[in-house]
Amino acid sequence: MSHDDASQTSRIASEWLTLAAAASLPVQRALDDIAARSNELAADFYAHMLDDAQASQFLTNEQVHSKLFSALQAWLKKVLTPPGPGEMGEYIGMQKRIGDVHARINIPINLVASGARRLKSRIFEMLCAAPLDADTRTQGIVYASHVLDLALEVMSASYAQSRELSAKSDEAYRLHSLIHDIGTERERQRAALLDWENEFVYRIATGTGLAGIQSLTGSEFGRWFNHRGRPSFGGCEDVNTTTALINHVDQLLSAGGQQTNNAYLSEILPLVRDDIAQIKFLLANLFEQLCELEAGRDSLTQLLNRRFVGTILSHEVTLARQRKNPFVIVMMDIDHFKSINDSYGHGAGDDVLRKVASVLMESLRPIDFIFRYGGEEFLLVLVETDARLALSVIERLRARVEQETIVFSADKAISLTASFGIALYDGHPDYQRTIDAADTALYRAKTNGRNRIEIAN
Ligand SMILES: Nc1nc2c(ncn2[C@@H]2O[C@H](COP(=O)(O)OP(=O)(O)OP(=O)(O)O)[C@@H](O)[C@H]2O)c(=O)[nH]1
Repeated sequence: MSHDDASQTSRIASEWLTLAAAASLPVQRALDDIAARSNELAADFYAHMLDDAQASQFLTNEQVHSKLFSALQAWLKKVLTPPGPGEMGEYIGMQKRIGDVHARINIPINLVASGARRLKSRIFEMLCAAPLDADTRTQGIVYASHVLDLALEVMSASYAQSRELSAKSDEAYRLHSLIHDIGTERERQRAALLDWENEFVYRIATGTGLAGIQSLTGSEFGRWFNHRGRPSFGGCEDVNTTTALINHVDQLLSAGGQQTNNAYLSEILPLVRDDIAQIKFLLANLFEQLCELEAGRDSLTQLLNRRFVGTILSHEVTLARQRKNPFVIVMMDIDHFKSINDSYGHGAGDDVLRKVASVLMESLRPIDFIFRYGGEEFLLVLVETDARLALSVIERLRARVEQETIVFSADKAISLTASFGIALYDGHPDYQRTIDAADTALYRAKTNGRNRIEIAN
């Protein structure tokens, strides 16, 4: 969490607690009565949102209805009940999680605001109709209005953050093609930066001075960095620092541009060299990250990188919902992998991972997706596949892994098994639910003895 996020969260938490502390007993009772009618509020919310063509796309699914209906009631109960000081973390956490879910399912933020407005106006009506004195009613309305706004503020911040992250990932996926050959480009830019540095040092060493020297921004490297590097590397911290360092070098140069004064030049020489050394270091990091992104592949196994799970699954969810084509998520984990590392060394462990990756690539269809999800964990997306087909494909895969023996030398061979959890996409727009279901099934496969497949309920 960034410093800004943390301070925003603590501001909201303290506002919320101040409101809660000021809520009198009669106000709390009035809010309890409303919370007890959360069922009615949720029903009204649905009726209202289903009337909206844009909103109804997100709500018509049966899964959404049954899950969201109860989740909405639980949420209303929570926000209408004033929190105690120790509960604020849980209150805020709930709003953040909801914001993340909204981001994953790509629900437009205006729909969330519209739903909240509807809930608010129904709560106000209920409070107006309740047998309350004027003061309690007013305070109740003020309390409900403020807490709903606070909850929405936390949700929106999380939403924006999650959307920004996934947009960056999508963008990186698209833009890494801007640099066609990462290895060659890395060498070329390293050399261009070095050329500029050599020219700078040469001028100082020979007493030529800096008049007429190309600024670092205007140099071959600087121009490449601005036009190609920045969009390809994405808007990360390392890019901002590199930009600041380039500007700093140019400021030092322009201050001393006309000087042949040795004292000034020898003063800036170590500063510029220091900046350039930092730029080289950052550039190496940025290229390293780009290499990992290359074709979105994990460098050890050449499987898809985990960071693109969201990009791919959002797309598959849309396809599955449009065409009513199911897909299946499988979580696979190599059994007792730690003992392979411990007994034969990390290098042998890496060989096993590469072997398993090639078995996966041979066993699944080219349209399926295979991600390296964790150290020895893989996430498979079997597209246009129902539970029955998935079970037979994965049973074949399980048997194939079991037959694999990895021979290192005459007296060193490893036999392998893996465990699997299968979950059929259930139509809910949040793909994370299906990943979690497959993960739970995998956990069951592990506790039930390993080298087996479990299907999510
Ligand atoms: N060689 C190698 N090992 C890795 C890599 N990534 C993670 N690991 C190791 O994988 C091991 C995973 O161990 P555990 O999570 O205990 O799982 P396990 O031994 O497979 O046991 P179960 O999953 O319960 O059957 C850890 O020791 C990690 O250090 C990698 O890239 N290469």
